[in-house]
Amino acid sequence: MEIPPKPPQLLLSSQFSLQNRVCEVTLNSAFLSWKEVGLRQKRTAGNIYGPLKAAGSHYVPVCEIVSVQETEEECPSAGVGKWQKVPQNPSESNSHAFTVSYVERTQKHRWRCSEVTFHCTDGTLCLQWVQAIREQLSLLTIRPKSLLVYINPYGGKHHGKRIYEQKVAPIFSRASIFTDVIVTERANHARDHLKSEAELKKYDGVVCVGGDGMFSEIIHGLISRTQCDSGIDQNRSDETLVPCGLRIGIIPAGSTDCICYATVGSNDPVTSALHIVVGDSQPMDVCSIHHDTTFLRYSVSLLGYGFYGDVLTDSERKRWMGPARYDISGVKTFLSHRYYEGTISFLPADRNVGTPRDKMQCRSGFPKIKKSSAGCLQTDDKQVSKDKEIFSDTDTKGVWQVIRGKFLAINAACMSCACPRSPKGLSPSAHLADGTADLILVRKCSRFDFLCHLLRHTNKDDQFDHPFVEVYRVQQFRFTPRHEETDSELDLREAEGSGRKRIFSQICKEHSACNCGLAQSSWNCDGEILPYAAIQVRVHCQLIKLFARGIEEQSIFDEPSALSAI
Ligand SMILES: Nc1ncnc2c1ncn2[C@@H]1O[C@H](COP(=O)(O)OP(=O)(O)OP(=O)(O)O)[C@@H](O)[C@H]1O
Repeated sequence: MEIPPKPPQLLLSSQFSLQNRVCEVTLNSAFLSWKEVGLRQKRTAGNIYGPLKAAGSHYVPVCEIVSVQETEEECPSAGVGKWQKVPQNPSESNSHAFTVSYVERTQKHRWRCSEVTFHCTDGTLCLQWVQAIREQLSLLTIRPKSLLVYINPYGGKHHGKRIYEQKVAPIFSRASIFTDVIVTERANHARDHLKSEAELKKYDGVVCVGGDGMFSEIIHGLISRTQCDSGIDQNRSDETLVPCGLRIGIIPAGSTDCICYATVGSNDPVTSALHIVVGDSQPMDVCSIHHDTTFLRYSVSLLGYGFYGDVLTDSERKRWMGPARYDISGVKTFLSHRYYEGTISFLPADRNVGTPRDKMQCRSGFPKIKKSSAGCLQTDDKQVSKDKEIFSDTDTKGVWQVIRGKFLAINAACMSCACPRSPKGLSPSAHLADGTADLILVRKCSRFDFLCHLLRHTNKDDQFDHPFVEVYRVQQFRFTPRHEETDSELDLREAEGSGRKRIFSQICKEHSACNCGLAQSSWNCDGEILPYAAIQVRVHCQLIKLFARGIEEQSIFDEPSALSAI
């Protein structure tokens, strides 16, 4: 039998004045709440504040209080050169007050830092409240106290420094968070500093002010440092990597801020700063990419060969055009309609983690999957037997599958890859932290069909519902472009086809102009080009953690009554 949770313990309850109205303010271990009880002007004998009124109630979870401080009240007679009405009785002046800063939800998953100031005539009572709230906040040990901040001053529209100073630093300071700030001086400055110099023990987290490229630098620095400190060789693709201890916060200040959008639900610096302050924690999977025994890169969002690789390669040549280059390169690549031959082999994920087409979107706290100390995944979902092992990071017992063919695009999405342009993303049901990636294979098809598929990234239709698109949820995969296939692979392939094809492919090894299996694309790895086409990819479950909570269900903040009911 389940024991019902204990009701939160009532800590304080007093009446204060709020904007000239009287409020009953209550603090328990879960909520600070206030409710208007009457108007000061309607005071009647025997009942200080007159008849009670059921007015709007406000509930702020204690874990969403940013700070509390005593507020200096201006002396009413301190105005210069103006007549001031001096109160007859000094106790009437409500000269004591304290202000609570807290998280308020606005539209589109945005948070803002709101304030409420409670006034009263009793200084000791105010102090008692301030101390009681501070005491509750001090119990929230998940909140960071000390952060290492890296700012890319050249990300996006070059506003990173200003965004941090004007919007973020004041919130950190209000929450009494200590910060060391480094404004980067070159590309890879943050990565190299994290890898070797940074005194990580001093901090509770790392903050990245920039775009996805800057975030990639930060994770490369932090993951490499963690593996190095643990004696793990990153060049070995079969190593089980050690999860990073420090959480990472993203303050969006780039031209592409997809990771922030997919983990917080908006690209708003204040929202991100507040998620850091309240100490949110969102685990995230990371893919390691190797070419034979050489480690290449880590990826957290999109790995794309073919279409997305070609768009990036072309857009890099057009950097001078600014963000418009992505559209121009996109159209150019679409019109060129190149396809690539190769072999994909993959280790499918366990069926318990769902499928790419199950329409189970990754939302805050869902799926409730956690990593056990043994390194395997567990779920809290009652539909799956308790503590049932889903699969382990090191599990390679599954059966590898092999697919050969001609592809316009091969994409692997470690998360939905939702962004403002594609609100549902490349793989709308991909999860942030389930130890899998969605492998999407777009086979050679007509331009029109491919256009239909691409357009579905921007609307609500199922982009996988085409005969030329296949999608698999995988733990690992390998890709070998046609021309790099070993003799045994070629023999296998040609055993399936005609002998004539083999001769043809040998001739074409020297023939770069035709598109007969030799054309080679590049992998776009979170916006960076990989130097090899033949790669092995492995998903490392929950290797990093962000100061985020995933995208909240809209209803949480659309219906304040839901909160009041708690
Ligand atoms: N001080 C610096 N000078 C030049 N480049 C830097 C500096 N600091 C970081 N970088 C590099 O700038 C690149 C882009 O940064 P960021 O992701 O913040 O902005 P962005 O505008 O979103 O980038 P992108 O052009 O990739 O869309 C990163 O790959 C990072 O390595």
